[in-house]
This record gives sequence, C-alpha cells and structure tokens, in this order.
Amino acid sequence: MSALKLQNISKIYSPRSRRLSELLSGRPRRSGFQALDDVSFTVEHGEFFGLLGPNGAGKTTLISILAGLARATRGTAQVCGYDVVSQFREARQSLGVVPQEIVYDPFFTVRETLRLQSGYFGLRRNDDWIDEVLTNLGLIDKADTNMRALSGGMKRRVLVAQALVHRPPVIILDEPTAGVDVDLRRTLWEFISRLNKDGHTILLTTHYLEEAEALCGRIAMLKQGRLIALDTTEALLAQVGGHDLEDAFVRFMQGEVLESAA
Ligand SMILES: Nc1ncnc2c1ncn2[C@@H]1O[C@H](COP(=O)(O)OP(=O)(O)OP(=O)(O)O)[C@@H](O)[C@H]1O
Repeated sequence: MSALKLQNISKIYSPRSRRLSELLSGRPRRSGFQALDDVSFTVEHGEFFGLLGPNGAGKTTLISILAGLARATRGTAQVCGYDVVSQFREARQSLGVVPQEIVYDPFFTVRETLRLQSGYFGLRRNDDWIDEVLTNLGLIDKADTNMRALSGGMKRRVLVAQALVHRPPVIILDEPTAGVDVDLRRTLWEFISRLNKDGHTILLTTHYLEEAEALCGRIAMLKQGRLIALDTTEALLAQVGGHDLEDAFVRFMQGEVLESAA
C-alpha cells in the first residue's frame, strides 16, 4: 500500500455562473478551466518526493484534492490506502498539510492554536508532543505569544507545527520556504529531513530547485496540469544532460526532451 496514490486525476474548475445576457442569448455553457489532466503517480512510504511546476501548473490543486479540500472531476486519490472522498476522515488523519497561504486566528497564542488543532483530530492531552514540535521548530520561546504578534516567518513555523500535531505518517509541504529567512529554511529542512529519516513520507512543492535537488529522491514535474516527467532526481538530470535540476527543469518545461512520465 502506497503512501499516496493518484489515478487518472483530472480537475476542471467550473466556470462562474452565467450572466443573464448569456442565458438570454442561449450561448452554450462555458466549459470551465482544466487545472489537472489525467495525472497518475504513486509515492511510496518513506520517500522524500518533489512536485515541481511553474505558477499555475496545478500543484496546489493536486494537494487540495489529497487533503479533501477540492474534489477531483475524474479519477481517484488515496492516502495510506484510504480514499480521500469515501474514507475522508482516515485519509485526512494520515496527512499533515503545510499550506502555502498563512492563515491564523489572531485571538490565540501559539500553544492555544496547536491545542485547538489537536482537538480537531480528537487529541486532548497532546502537550508533550506540542512542546517537542515547538522546540524543534525554534518556537518554544513563543509558545505563549499571541499569533498576531509573530513575524511572518514565525507564523510559517506555526503552520508547520499545526500540520504535525497529530503525528501524520505523510506530510505535504506547499512552498513552505517562500519568503522566509535562511535561518528558518535551515531549521525547517533539518527538522523535515529528520522526520523523513524517522519514516515519514514527505511531498514537497517548491520553486527553489536547489532545495528540491538536495532533498528529494524522486521528482514529478507538472506543466499546465499534465505530468510531463517523473523519475529519480539523478535520472532526470541524466535524461537531459543538465548540470543541475534548474537546468533540467527549464529543458523539460520548454519541451526539449521527450516526455518521460509514465
Ligand atoms: N478555485 C479555482 N477556480 C478556478 N480556477 C482555479 C481555482 N484554483 C486554481 N485555479 C486555476 O487552476 C490553475 C492551477 O492552479 P494551482 O494553484 O493549482 O497552481 P500551482 O501549480 O499551485 O501554482 P503556484 O506555483 O502559483 O502556487 C491555475 O490556472 C489557477 O488559476
């Protein structure tokens, strides 16, 4: 049983509701926007897997489908063998998601935020683990600070902590280091790498390709909603003769190489 399994996933965002003039003119319905087109791949337990693609390629849409926040138009997705639609609770329990957007409740302290998140997963006495996560993310001194008094980078650390409160076996990070300082990046990657060594499966999206090259064992590339490459980092580099992942990424996106995805 794989950690993540996507089979023939397509996502079409429906068009906004038709304007009156369109209804009266009898023009055919607009067809909507296809964000994902027949995407299939699996991520095995213990992998550190990179999902790359330019802006708008469909990465966040794919993550939203895995997290049960968006419904695929076609295809199926599983987390640790649980279907994300019919077994939503089990699938969600198996997953920790660090979202791209910083969203927080300004009325709570860091610790209260994490206790609340624990409560969503039915965990009442979770303070020992919360302390461990806070320490590992360099946040323990801020445990009783109100969320609104944190810097942007600190808030992002809390997002990571929130994703980990229920000790999920699979962790998805959607551009976790966008706009954060070198210090947080190092702290974060040390911690995430340790979690991966301890057996957690990691799926990472990032636009920092040197980060992906250093961390990820396998990489998938999306372009306009389609999977155009999927292999180990070394094999992708070998395939295009690129000297680094950034070079390889550009060549794949420009279609200079044969599409390699299964
Ligand atoms: N709710 C929505 N309604 C309509 N279109 C959407 C919606 N969400 C995303 N899209 C569109 O789907 C496409 C894929 O968006 P998505 O956010 O998945 O891309 P991404 O690869 O995560 O991009 P980025 O690197 O900029 O975060 C984009 O063209 C986007 O405009």
